Amino acid sequence: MFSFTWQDINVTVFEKTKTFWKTTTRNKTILDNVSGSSRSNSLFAIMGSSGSGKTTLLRAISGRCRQKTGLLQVNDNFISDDDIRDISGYVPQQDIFVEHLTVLEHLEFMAALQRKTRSRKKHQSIIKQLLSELSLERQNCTLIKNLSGGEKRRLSLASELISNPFILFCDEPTTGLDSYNSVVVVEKLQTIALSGKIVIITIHQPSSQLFHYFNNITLLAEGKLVFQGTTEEAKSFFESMDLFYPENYNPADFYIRCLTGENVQEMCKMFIQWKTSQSTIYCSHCNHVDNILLDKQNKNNFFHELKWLMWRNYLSIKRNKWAHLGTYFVVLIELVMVSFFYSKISFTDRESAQNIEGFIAFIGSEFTFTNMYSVINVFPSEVEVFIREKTLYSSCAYFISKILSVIPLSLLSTMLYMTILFTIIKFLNGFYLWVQMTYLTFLVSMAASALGLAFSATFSTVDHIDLYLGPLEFLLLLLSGLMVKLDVIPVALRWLKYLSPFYYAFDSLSNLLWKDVTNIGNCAGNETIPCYSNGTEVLRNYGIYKSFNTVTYDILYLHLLATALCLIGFGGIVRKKILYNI
Ligand SMILES: Nc1ncnc2c1ncn2[C@@H]1O[C@H](COP(=O)(O)OP(=O)(O)OP(=O)(O)O)[C@@H](O)[C@H]1O
Repeated sequence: MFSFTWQDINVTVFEKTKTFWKTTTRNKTILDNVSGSSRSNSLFAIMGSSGSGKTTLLRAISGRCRQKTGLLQVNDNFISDDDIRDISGYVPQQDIFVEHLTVLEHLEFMAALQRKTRSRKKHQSIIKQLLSELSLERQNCTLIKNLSGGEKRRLSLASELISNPFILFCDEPTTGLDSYNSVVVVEKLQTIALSGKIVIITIHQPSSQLFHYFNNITLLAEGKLVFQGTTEEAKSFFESMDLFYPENYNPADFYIRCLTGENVQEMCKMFIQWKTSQSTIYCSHCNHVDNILLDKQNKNNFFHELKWLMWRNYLSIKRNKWAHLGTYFVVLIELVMVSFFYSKISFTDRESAQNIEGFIAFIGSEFTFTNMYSVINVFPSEVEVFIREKTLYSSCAYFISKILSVIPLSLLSTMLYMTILFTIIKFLNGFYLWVQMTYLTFLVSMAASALGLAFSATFSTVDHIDLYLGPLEFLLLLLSGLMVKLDVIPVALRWLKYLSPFYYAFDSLSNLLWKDVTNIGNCAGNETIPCYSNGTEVLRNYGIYKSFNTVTYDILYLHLLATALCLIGFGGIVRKKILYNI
């Protein structure tokens, strides 16, 4: 036996009203001194009309509401929000999943990160039992995106039950379910409660049939506590105010109807008087409680989390492959077509110098744009899942899993693109040059991906990312040395080029291709074409000749740039976690 008590829970939010010239802030009280308690083996329902504060109370007492004040207690011990999160499960009102997984895969992922045991066999037997108890066996191989609303609801419940928590909080577990499935779910919740747990749910308007499953109810109106006690006590409390529900009437409907109107304040006062006259309710210490030790959920190690997150990313990419490969495929076709324009160019032809620079500019910008834009939706598309699962794995494991998922596709596509270019274009030949160019363009791709990921992790929507990334990418392109010679930029701003993946692409590829060209051919003849006798002169003309170590420095700076951008992205993820620590 154990008890869970919440005392004087207040939730106040600041609401901002913005006019053109003024921002006014006002406090809005959502919960006003709500207290209550529950004991193991009980199914506890928080009821009230829409907007009465049920979800807010559930989030506050489950340690998921930053704005909460008040105390939480398990048995005689006060506990923090972190502690209550560690010993409980929370099923939110919305069903949030990575939708490209099957039911079984999703539950395997949850079991791997929530169960103490690492035995896959044990996980499978727990999953099998849960699927059968929640009537989901036939859907075990169905993709989550294809499940019905009710099936998703039951899957949300199964996801939390896997960890076998001491206390289970469920926000509107029967929403979207038909009457049969509502009974299935509530019966399951009752069974869990009777196995020595506390189950606390919010429910809007339970049918009479469901109402009789609840041992304890809390009635809220306008954020205030109007009643807490057993269903029999509720009847006697309302009757003490001459409020009798008609025969064959749903008690829940009756109570909620009574809670609307001006009589809420009055009822709250009546409840305080009534509860002092009752000795058996509203007391967490009246009956004996075992001094049990509530084990906290297992904290996984980083590599275990990373492995499972990578597994899920892999499945998600595999199932959604055309959306992921689409951009790369379009670029592939484009590269094949464009390569033919450059196929006849050679280093020994002075007319080709400009064309070769044009080719380098094309490659540099194509690789940068493709990789930058292919990742911008990575975090916005999953932000809700990340927030929902924020206690399941660390932000670091999550962020690194996303970076590692980008690398193989980026590397493979770079190798493929380079092979195509080397096959079609005459001036590109030799395996060593292929390796060098592949490595450089891969590094440029990774720096561009890191820039995309930094934006993706910092902003919440793709619209916001487009709004800020668009102007920045033009600035970075301007600093590449392609559009304007970098020596004409004010000295104080020249360092900005080191932030541009375009600059590294142009600088390193130009240096790589031209540095060993010693003889471009004879200058006699056409006077309109600039005369270069060797590669160094070409590089000088473009203002990018520095030394023979240029490529090595570019490689070093590209690593630093990619690392710095990843750190910014990681900061964005941590900020989201703090911001949504609700
Ligand atoms: N962050 C917030 N800022 C302003 N008002 C808020 C905020 N969060 C909740 N509210 C308000 O607090 C009240 C209670 O919200 P809550 O979601 O707890 O209601 P509820 O009883 O669960 O409603 P429902 O049954 O419709 O889900 C609502 O009026 C809601 O608009």
